[in-house]
Amino acid sequence: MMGAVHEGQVVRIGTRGSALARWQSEWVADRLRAAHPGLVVELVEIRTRGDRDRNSPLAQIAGGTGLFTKEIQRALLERSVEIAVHSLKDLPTQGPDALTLGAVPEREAPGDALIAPRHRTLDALPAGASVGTGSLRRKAMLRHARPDLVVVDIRGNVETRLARATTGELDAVVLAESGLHRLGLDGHITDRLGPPRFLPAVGQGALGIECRRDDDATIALLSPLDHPPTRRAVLAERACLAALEGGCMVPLAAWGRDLGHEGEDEDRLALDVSVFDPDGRERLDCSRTGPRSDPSSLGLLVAEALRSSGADRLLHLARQAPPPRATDG
Ligand SMILES: NCc1[nH]cc(CCC(=O)O)c1CC(=O)O
Repeated sequence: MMGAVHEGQVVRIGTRGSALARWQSEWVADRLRAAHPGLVVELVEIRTRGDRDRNSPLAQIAGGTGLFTKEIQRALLERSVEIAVHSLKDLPTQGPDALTLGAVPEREAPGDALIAPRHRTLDALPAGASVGTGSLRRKAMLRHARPDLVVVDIRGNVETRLARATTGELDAVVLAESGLHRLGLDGHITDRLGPPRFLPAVGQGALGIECRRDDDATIALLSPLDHPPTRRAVLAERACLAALEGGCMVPLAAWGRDLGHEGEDEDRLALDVSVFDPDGRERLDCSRTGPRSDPSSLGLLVAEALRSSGADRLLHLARQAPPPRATDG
């Protein structure tokens, strides 16, 4: 039973100020209003260190992970907002105990997109072509597929990174398809680097909506926004990442999906994970399925299998490599 909302009841969403973050928070606000007529949903903008410091390498500020999420989590804990909307990809696997994922809405296109105005596809890029990305995973993946390309480190919000390709300054950039889609910029996409050939980042394409664990009223408000097949898939991905002590600093790619939801196998969940060395010379892959009732165990199973085939060594190399630059939504 859903708790009744009284007319004029207010709930506040803490959001970052980037166009993507605001779009995502507005989307959640609209869904909440639709699910609960009479509910007043307010957006509260919060500036994070990732927004303020646009030039330092990611690892040098805020200890790396959680750059874009910590201050919004603090606002939740301080009770200045009730809800935080994150790109799940940016949300560290280890968070404050007092917070919980109140809802994981249905995921959109999980993959990466290539924007290459002149050459169009990855395969058509000539040797020596410049491709911009700020992510270790994308860099390793590109190097692995095309060692003859020049990968250029870029950062900034989606619009800034997109411009590096549309102005012709770089031959191409790689961005998340979901972020481009949300901003109405998917017309720039010239090639899709999605599964099964290329795996996304853990949680890519999904939102993670946080609230306080003891806030039963907000948990009840969020429950209609939850999409259990997406939640199961991303929980498996995140369990694997956590078990490999990953964070956003390592070249790890994952793709979880609920096979029942895709009409294949009633009660199974599938998880594919790849780990690269920072230069993309080596790559380890693992694919397993498990019961949909236990996403975490599937994540752990895949992590253990990767460990026994040498993932630790690759991840160790990545941690010693020069830090990537933060890229934000
Ligand atoms: N770290 C930046 C970030 N965080 C989430 C998205 C895209 C949206 C998503 O993954 O759901 C992006 C931009 C990008 O990677 O191109």
